[in-house]
Amino acid sequence: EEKRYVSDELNTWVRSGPGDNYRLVGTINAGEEVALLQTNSDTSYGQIRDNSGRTAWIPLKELSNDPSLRTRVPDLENQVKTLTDKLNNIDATWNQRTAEMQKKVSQSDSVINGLQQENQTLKNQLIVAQKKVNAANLQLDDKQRTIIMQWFMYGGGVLGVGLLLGLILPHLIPSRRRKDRWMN
Ligand SMILES: Cc1cc(=O)oc2cc(OS(=O)(=O)O)ccc12
Repeated sequence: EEKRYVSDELNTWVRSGPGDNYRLVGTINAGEEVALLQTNSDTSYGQIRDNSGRTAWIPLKELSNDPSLRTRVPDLENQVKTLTDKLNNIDATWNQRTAEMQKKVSQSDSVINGLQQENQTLKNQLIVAQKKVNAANLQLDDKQRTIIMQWFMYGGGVLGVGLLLGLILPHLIPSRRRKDRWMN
């Protein structure tokens, strides 16, 4: 056998007055929009007006505050379609942005690696340069000490020669004038 489904195209009878005893004047389709004009609380009937402007009475339990699923489903289907489109769009955008970000990150990574290597190289060069400066300073100190020593010895030599000339030579070369002065 084949499967079939009971149609949800249901109809409701409408009557000429607010009660089960008033005559049936027609049928109205499930889901159709009507205006509720007044209600009879004794019989729980409501007076309605359809889109053609005709008025009749219907049991209040046949009326719903919400549109029927038959009219809501197309709206819901449209919403699902719109949301699906948006979601696909967002997904594509997301994938694109993620790819861009990954690309940028990898680019930054290589830049960072380059900078780190350069930094290490510069540090090594700095260490070498500092050692060279220290060695040069030490050599300079040594040279200065040597120069000072040389001047000191030179000065000592000058002093010695001066002493020789001043103290010893007068004794080796006697002068009469000096003796004359001594006697005076
Ligand atoms: C289907 C339907 C809906 C409604 O709200 O009022 C009616 C009133 C009718 O009687 S008439 O006004 O005498 O034609 C017949 C049919 C309807």
